[in-house]
Amino acid sequence: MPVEEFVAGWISGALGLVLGHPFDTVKLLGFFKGMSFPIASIAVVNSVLFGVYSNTLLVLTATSHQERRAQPPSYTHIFLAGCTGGFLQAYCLAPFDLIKVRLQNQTEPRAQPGSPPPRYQGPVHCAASIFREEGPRGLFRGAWALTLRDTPTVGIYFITYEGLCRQYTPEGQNPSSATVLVAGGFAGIASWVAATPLDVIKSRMQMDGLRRRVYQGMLDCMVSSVRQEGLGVFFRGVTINSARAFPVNAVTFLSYEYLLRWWG
Ligand SMILES: C[N+](C)(C)CCCC[C@H](N)C(=O)O
Repeated sequence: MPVEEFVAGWISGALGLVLGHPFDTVKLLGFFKGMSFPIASIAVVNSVLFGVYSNTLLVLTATSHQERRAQPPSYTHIFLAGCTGGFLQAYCLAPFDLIKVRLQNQTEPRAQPGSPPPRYQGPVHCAASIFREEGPRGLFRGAWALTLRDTPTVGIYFITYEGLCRQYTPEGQNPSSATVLVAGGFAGIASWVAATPLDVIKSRMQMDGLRRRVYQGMLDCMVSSVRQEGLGVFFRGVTINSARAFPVNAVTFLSYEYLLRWWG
């Protein structure tokens, strides 16, 4: 199984994330909180995303990454490979994402001397506390919503990226860096716009269970959110998600493409 894609996904995900982190935290108030943990986790997750995508395409079309410029895969294959990558990455992402959401929502001002310590003191402590208080399955709270969010939207991600690259690249050539940046940026926006409704639900499910359980499940969470806040609730954070998605995914795709070209 070709592994370059996993390694390139690893590095490019980490680079993209550095750019996106401030945006990611703005929506949850608490700039630059906990940067090292997301870097480590996104590297793993992005490596699964790109590695599984590329290897699924290899299975479906019998072409390697290098051969795909000359023999471009069909959009159906791209979509299916993207969905497969999205499904598996969501599973790896679930516990990391849960910890990120819990830590970012911990917005109490810095502890004064003598005041009780924050509930979660850091990512490892947070993971251990969830494990203790909510059981091992607690670490996967919200995982279904996350999987539903990512399976189709990663398909959209790769379709948008490939479609835009093909549009602006003469046949058989590699896309230019400008094309890769723009196509990557718009791929990020398109997939995040589509992902936002389930992103809202996913985050609510992840925060649920912290104190008293509010929702019976994903559907209940959707219905009561819409009842209380109207349909607009599904677009909470869509602007900040898109503003973050452009630079993050422009850099992710640029570094991914260049690492693979550089390795031959
Ligand atoms: C599918 N969805 C849009 C949720 C994410 C696509 C992954 C892209 C990148 N890791 C990022 O964080 O933007």
